Amino acid sequence: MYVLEIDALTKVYGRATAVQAVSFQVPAGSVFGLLGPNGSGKTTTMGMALGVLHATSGSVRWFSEPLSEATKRRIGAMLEAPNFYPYLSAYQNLERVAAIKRVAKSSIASALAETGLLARQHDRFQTFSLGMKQRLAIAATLLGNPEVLVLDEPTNGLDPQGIVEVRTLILDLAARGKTVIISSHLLDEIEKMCTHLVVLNKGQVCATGPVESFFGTAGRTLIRPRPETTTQQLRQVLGGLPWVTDLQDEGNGYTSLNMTSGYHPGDLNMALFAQGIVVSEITPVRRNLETQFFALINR
Ligand SMILES: Nc1ncnc2c1ncn2[C@@H]1O[C@H](COP(=O)(O)OP(=O)(O)OP(=O)(O)O)[C@@H](O)[C@H]1O
Repeated sequence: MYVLEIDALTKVYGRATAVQAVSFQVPAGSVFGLLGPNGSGKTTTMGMALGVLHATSGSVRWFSEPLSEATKRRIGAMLEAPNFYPYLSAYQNLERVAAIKRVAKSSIASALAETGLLARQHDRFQTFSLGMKQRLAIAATLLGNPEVLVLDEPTNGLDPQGIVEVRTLILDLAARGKTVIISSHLLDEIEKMCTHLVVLNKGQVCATGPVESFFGTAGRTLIRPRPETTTQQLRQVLGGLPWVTDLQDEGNGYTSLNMTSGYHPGDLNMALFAQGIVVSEITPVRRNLETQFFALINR
């Protein structure tokens, strides 16, 4: 099931096309990342998805329906840092947000609990660390208990400690069943948090899918047979598999190789077993997302 389906979404500003025929789907329960360099169209895409920006063309469906007041209540969004009052407490600030969003005050306590701020709820906002301030911003999106959170650059501008706090919080929220959609130009953050992603560049989709699909067969695979098989025997069998290329002896009984797209470690295991070779280790060597990202956007 998809919580969000974006189809051929386009935004034209005068002569400039900010977003061009962007399509992707966000699976329910995923932590979905919109990844792209500055100006690639992440904020514009999110704005159109949330109905705060008018799309030039294309369609947006939330929970298999067009965006409506009813679907909006199921989404909590933070497109820019909220303006909290420094002299008011966390609780008082959320009271104001709850009034604007017209949600019951009763959801404030759970939003504070979910973001780990209950113990500090009566302290002034100005006494909070950067990470706590951002957690309060996320608490504001949780008011009304939405199923989906949309967070634009949630770790931007935070110190390392704040980044860890926010990342942990997002993973916690996902573990508790929320679908979280985040945008970021920080590859490392996307890699650490997301289960799925779309890579945008110059307003267009470069690639989309589960995070593993960005590494999977794109990286090399490391293989070590049981000691009774010699490296030579292994190479001979692997050499006969047309979808295995670029064999390299890595020493200590390890051989590395590439597999043609569509093949997985399980295929390798079966093919070797069929030839009487038992493998004690097959490890996909994940290509770092950064390498993959630059390969994609430079393509
Ligand atoms: N109101 C506007 N008028 C004209 N051009 C715009 C407007 N808003 C955005 N753009 C252009 O659209 C493109 C996409 O911008 P957008 O803010 O969506 O990118 P982004 O990926 O979110 O970048 P950032 O990480 O810097 O926020 C950019 O080239 C930007 O200059």
